[in-house]
Amino acid sequence: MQMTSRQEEKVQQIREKYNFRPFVDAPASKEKVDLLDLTIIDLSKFDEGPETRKELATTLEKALTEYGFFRVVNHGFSPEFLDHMKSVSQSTFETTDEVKNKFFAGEKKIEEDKDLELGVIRGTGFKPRGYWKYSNDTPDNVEFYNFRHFLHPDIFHNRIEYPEFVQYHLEDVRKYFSELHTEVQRKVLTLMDIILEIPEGTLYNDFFPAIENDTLNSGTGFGRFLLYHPVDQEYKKKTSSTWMRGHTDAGALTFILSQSILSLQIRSYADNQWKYVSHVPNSIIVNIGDTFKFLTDGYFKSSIHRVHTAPDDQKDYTRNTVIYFASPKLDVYMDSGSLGSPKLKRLGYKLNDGLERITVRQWDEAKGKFFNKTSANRKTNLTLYGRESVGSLIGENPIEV
Ligand SMILES: O=C(O)CCC(=O)C(=O)O
Ligand SMILES: [Fe+2]
Repeated sequence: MQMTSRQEEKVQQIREKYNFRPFVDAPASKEKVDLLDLTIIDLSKFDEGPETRKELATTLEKALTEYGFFRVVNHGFSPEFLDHMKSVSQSTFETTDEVKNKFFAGEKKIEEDKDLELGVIRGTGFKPRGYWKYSNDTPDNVEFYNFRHFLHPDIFHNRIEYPEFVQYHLEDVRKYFSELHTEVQRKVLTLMDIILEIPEGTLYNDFFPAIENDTLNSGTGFGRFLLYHPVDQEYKKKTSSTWMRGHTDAGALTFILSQSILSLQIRSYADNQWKYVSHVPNSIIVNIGDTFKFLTDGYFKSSIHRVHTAPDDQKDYTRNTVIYFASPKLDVYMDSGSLGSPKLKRLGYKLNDGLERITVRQWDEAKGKFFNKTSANRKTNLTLYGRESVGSLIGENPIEV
């Protein structure tokens, strides 16, 4: 939609008011650490034909079954647009505590959300800095803002109230998250179809379709802008340098904009060691969450990850990123029985005997109840419907910080 010059002028005014500026990446750290170079999936090859897709799928399969983490490049977003999104994310937080409290993510906003346990983790709005308490009663230093319903323009634009700066950038936000869902994710899911030996398009069309303004029959999920504030020595000591605690994601697939601060770590299944993820400018890191692990009955891994505070040579920078947490339709049963994959059958992956089948909605509600309300550190893994899950663990085995 073309803006009139009057609208453009208004956007300029709003940008000045919220200190809209180019996003500046921290220069690379010189710290010597063990870096994990994630498998790179070049999505520009996706349309080259079935043979090339098969090759991509073979590369992806290894990443999905070892770490559940990989990286996509040539995903279709220009570097300029990604920089713009980081600037939009940055200025979203340039507002008062009063506004952040007014648009608190813990409130239920609209009819479509009223039966869901959303809380600050998934509800539309802000999770304020310090909402969680880490070890030694230390307030956290990450704030975020969540978006929902970008696949449904009428709900997204007309039925949800937003802070002023966000309101003026909604169309960019909608474009980013909805294209991630319909373009980038669709390609990734198609490669997974190939891995699972089911017809190309099955996962996207049957589990994650985007049907405008029909929330129940569409894939679900939420987007998030994150801002991690610089921390001091005392904070690091008290929290064992934790910016975000170790956890697995509850959803199916998570898309994280790669950023330059040495901080995201994955706990390796091979040796239980935490490994730093490297940075590739303009790439998007993708990881598997609980839902896809369950859908494949454990063939795809959902790795525990956390965010370590910045190394000394990057300690004065804020850390910004943009994440999309994608989930299937709420009524999908989360086990391999839903997929009908000959591959999983052959390899012997199936729902554990004695476990009842559960839907995305059931899991979402059960996990949401635990992780949204409390800010206390959890000492043990959590078992819901007989399924083990990890969230918000700190300083305790098996998650050492
Ligand atoms: O900030 C990041 O890079 C990852 C954050 C994360 O794991 C999450 O929000 O679930
Ligand atoms: Fe995560």
